Amino acid sequence: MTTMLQVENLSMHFGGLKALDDCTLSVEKGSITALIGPNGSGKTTLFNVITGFLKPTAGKVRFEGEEITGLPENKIANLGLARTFQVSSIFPKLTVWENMLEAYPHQTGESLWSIYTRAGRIRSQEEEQIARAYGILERIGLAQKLNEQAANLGAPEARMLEIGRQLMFSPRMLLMDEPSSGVNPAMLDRLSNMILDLNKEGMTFFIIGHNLSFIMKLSTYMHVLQYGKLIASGAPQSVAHDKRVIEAYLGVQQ
Ligand SMILES: Nc1ncnc2c1ncn2[C@@H]1O[C@H](COP(=O)(O)OP(=O)(O)OP(=O)(O)O)[C@@H](O)[C@H]1O
Repeated sequence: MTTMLQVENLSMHFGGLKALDDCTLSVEKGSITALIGPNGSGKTTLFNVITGFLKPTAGKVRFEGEEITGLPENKIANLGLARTFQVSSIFPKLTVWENMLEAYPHQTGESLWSIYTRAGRIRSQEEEQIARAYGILERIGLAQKLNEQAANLGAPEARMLEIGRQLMFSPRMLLMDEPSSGVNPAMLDRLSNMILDLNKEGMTFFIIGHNLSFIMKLSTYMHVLQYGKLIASGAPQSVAHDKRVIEAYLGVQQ
């Protein structure tokens, strides 16, 4: 197995609060790895540090062997590490189609001249993006709603659009923060199947899951946080029987 994401001795303190406390864990290439833990255990904070939304107090993050600690979010996304949010980041006033194209990973710092001289190449890139956006909309079941304003979508459709926008980056790894929240049972099946299909096509997943039955079925490996510390890692079945994990979820003091 090859390690794709490596988190080394990561700590994130907010004043006196240790939201992450010396966490070391990894995500293997080709896996669907889950991140679980009681409320406030540091899951979203870990994603925020990995994806560059927060600079850690201490520790390192490596993606495909390269250190990415503290890099800007867009640079990390362009390296192939994308992320969906617990609260959707879609633009409610834009249409479904506009939301997809808005997610196109732009190159920054280019001069007008270099854009002008590469006009042909840019046009063909745009055509590629349009084809990709349409393919993704079919996959997430929104191809019939291209012109719908995102504000009019139901919660499950908005969740799918959020995921679709991140797929525009063609990530090799996708971090999903609670993808099943607000998703009805029919959409939950569609979501699971889509994750499994994308995984078969080579995409690695790191998923925060509150819905334990959903995440137990989907994941091939799990990490468990409590009070910012990693308390267990392993196959879903062994983690489910781990005494420390059961105690953490039942709120029993160790
Ligand atoms: N920007 C911040 N400033 C101060 N405290 C924060 C900040 N972000 C998170 N925290 C605190 O850090 C701790 C971990 O929060 P985090 O959101 O990472 O947990 P979580 O496991 O994702 O929780 P949930 O399951 O409820 O989403 C919490 O006590 C939270 O209040």
